[in-house]
Amino acid sequence: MTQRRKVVDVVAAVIVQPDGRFLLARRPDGKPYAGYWEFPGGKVEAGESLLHALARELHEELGIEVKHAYPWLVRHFDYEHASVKLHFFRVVAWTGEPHGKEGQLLAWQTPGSVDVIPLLPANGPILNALELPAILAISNIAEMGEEPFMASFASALEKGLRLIQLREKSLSPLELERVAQRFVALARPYGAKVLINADVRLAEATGADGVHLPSSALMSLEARPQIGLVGASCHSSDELARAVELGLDYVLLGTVLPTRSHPGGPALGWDAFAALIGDYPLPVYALGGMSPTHLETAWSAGAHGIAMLRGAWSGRSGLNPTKATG
Ligand SMILES: Nc1nc2c([nH]c(=O)n2[C@@H]2O[C@H](COP(=O)(O)OP(=O)(O)OP(=O)(O)O)[C@@H](O)[C@H]2O)c(=O)[nH]1
Repeated sequence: MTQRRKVVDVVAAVIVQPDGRFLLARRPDGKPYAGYWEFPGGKVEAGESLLHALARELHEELGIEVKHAYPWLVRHFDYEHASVKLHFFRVVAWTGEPHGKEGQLLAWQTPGSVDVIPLLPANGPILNALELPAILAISNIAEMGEEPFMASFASALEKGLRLIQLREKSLSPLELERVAQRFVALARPYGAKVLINADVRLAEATGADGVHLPSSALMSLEARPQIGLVGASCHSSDELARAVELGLDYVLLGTVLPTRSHPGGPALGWDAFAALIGDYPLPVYALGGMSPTHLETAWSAGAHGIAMLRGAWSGRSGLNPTKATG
């Protein structure tokens, strides 16, 4: 009989600058995986809260005081020396200038172009998640009409939008292909990513960056589609678990708030949303009734960001450039 190993709780800090750069530290000599780069942090002590452990570790290791941190991803990993449960936080405000108080080297890194090696094995998916923007917009040609929509899309790209899902259920396959090509051509110069709803073949044919799976496809697929980015819509813990099994890159979870299309429909609310993703390893976008003003609340509930349909295109709210890419 195999014995279950004790799981060690660890807090890890993704200390992020407003421009998206984040801090990595090199593990000092004498520790397992010495010389590997990691997010600053360490083991939670007995009886200590996660936030307290985070503040203590960053004070001890870097000489900074945490002012504002959001809970983010939670990931289990089995090392030969320990089985760890890593609680990642995004630290967005602190006082003091981080410096290696234990002699460890530090390096500010840019999402998508990390230039230090080797990295702790558990952290690969975390670095991928950091490349995802905080805002995912969903197309709305159905209500706006193609040209007004494309004008809004162009303006949102100017303001910082970097991730969009093409989801137009009423277009014919031919129209959809033409529109998908327009999306990719418009997004490319900004380095923005285009996801195609459900249709892997269409995503490949148009050079889009990935697919977004409806929950029905999520539950019936045997394996992750072989294409860049893959995410899925989830409404329950079973669906969230399936997205992890398939090794997806992100999920949308909703409906969080009542929406215009389902005003009296069932909505999770923020507490149930936070409870569902409390121990979740993938980046989660809150969906349903979202506008940019909800970003802060979503982050506090453990989300990576928000996904918006109408909210992304209403001229008045607009997309905040600093937050859209953050
Ligand atoms: N700090 C940190 N630990 C990580 C990360 N990723 C990851 O797998 N870990 C693992 O989590 C555990 C953290 O332990 P640690 O040795 O840093 O803890 P600590 O600072 O309390 O040190 P100690 O051993 O002196 O008590 C290690 O097994 C480490 O490999 C990460 O990004 N940051």
